[in-house]
Amino acid sequence: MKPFIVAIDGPAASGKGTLARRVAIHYGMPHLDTGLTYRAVAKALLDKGLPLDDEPIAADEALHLDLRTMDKNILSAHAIGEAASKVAVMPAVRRALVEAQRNFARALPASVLDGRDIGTVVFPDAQAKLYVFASPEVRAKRRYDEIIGKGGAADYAEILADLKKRDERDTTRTDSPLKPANDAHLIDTSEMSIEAAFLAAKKLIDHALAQHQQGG
Ligand SMILES: Nc1ncnc2c1ncn2[C@@H]1O[C@H](COP(=O)(O)OP(=O)(O)OP(=O)(O)O)[C@@H](O)[C@H]1O
Ligand SMILES: Nc1ccn([C@@H]2O[C@H](COP(=O)(O)O)[C@@H](O)[C@H]2O)c(=O)n1
Repeated sequence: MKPFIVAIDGPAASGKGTLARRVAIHYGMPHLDTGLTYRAVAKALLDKGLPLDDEPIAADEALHLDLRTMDKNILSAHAIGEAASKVAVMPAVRRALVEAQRNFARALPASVLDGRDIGTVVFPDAQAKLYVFASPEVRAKRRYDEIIGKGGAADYAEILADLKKRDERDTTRTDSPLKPANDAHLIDTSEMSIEAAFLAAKKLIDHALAQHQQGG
């Protein structure tokens, strides 16, 4: 039987990672946060003092990435997210990381992947596709609260400006721009609790799983 894939895409701080983790726990499916793969490549380049825009050098890092070594706590730094979106515009980097992401999911009966291009490029035939979004202001406030909640320092206006810049880079790049797949279910979380977003996703995934189990 083909692997069952839940593809969750959306812009930065829309809540897709939170939703993906909740879905993964509920269904007992392994989860891959594909943003971490781009972040890991960016961090490796930064650590080595290498440029972020040299495609062969960045692709070499991507080809040697071991998904098991990615540490979310280290990679979640704001500056690494910015660097990741620069690295993510290069097709050779994307090719290497998409291959690693596909290998992760193909080795499993079912999994949840979240990112920017899962439903459009990585698994265009995923059985359940969700596109999670919220207004930039809501997303910036959530990120601000998250940083403050962890005891860090944050500037709301700066976060909002960076988020808009990242949206622009992610939606306008030539290779695999961020956009909902034509057959994705849209979930606007601007005024939705985490639990309500999960319940909306669960309804869609339950339906897709039932069809999958009937061989459809
Ligand atoms: N529906 C929601 N209502 C309120 N807060 C939410 C909701 N969903 C997520 N959050 C909070 O918003 C913040 C951003 O969520 P999350 O990290 O899941 O976003 P993301 O889309 O995965 O971001 P990134 O692309 O940067 O990894 C987190 O602090 C999370 O707890
Ligand atoms: N499938 C993906 C996932 C991520 N990116 C790029 O990485 C940046 C960081 O992602 P986060 O989800 O961890 O915030 C993001 O801004 C994208 O540029 C991607 O291209 N494709």
